[in-house]
Amino acid sequence: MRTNMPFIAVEGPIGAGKTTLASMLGERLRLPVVKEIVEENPFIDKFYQNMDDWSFQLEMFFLCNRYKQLKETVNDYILAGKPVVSDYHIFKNLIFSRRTLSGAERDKYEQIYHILTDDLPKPNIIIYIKASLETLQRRIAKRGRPFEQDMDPGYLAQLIEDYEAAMTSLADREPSTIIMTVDANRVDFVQNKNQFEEIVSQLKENLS
Ligand SMILES: Nc1ncnc2c1ncn2[C@@H]1O[C@H](COP(=O)(O)OP(=O)(O)O)[C@@H](O)[C@H]1O
Ligand SMILES: Nc1nc2c(ncn2[C@H]2C[C@H](O)[C@@H](COP(=O)(O)O)O2)c(=O)[nH]1
Repeated sequence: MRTNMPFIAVEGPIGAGKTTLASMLGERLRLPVVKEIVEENPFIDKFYQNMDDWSFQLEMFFLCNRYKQLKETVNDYILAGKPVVSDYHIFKNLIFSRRTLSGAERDKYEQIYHILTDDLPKPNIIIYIKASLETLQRRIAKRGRPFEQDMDPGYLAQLIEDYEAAMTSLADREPSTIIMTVDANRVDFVQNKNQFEEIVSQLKENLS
């Protein structure tokens, strides 16, 4: 289903600043913000301790929660004619699961993903925050979630590459989706007000 109602998703690898930027944009543009709830996820702690044993449960949990939240977002905002900003795009399920699942489990997961999400409207503007491994590690440390503190740098580095590839592929597949890229190593939307306002102006241009 396609929609013209602005549905903005902020995306990027772990710790890039998605929730921070989505919240700032919501406040600045007076838009409702949909945020993913992470701390209540019962599998995330176990997943970081043993990915082989817990990936399927974790990915399914993320998928079911995001599906429910996407349906609510579509009903409450998009179909009601209200623009909205979200701190994720549901396609991140495929980015992570292609890294954490394999074989028959991955095939089943992808089938369920498509059954649940193919007929739902998706974000039509994506703000993609890219950042180096060092920047992500610094921000993950600053945020201080205990279960993320021993994260394998190889996993994070791989996700950076996976995000790059996923964005390129999405741009090819969905040319009507606007992708705004913010390089977090050059743009500091928290400390530098002018740089934040540049993102706001660019977004407003894309909204008009
Ligand atoms: N531009 C920035 N400069 C410094 N710290 C930042 C910046 N953006 C985000 N942070 C901090 O980095 C951490 C991760 O940000 P967060 O928005 O939670 O990332 P994400 O939602 O992408 O995982 C938080 O502690 C946040 O305050
Ligand atoms: N394996 C997966 N992990 C995921 C997924 N979505 C988020 N996450 C992890 C990454 C972080 O530790 C935490 C919160 O993500 P942020 O990017 O908001 O910091 O949850 C997923 O789909 N699969």
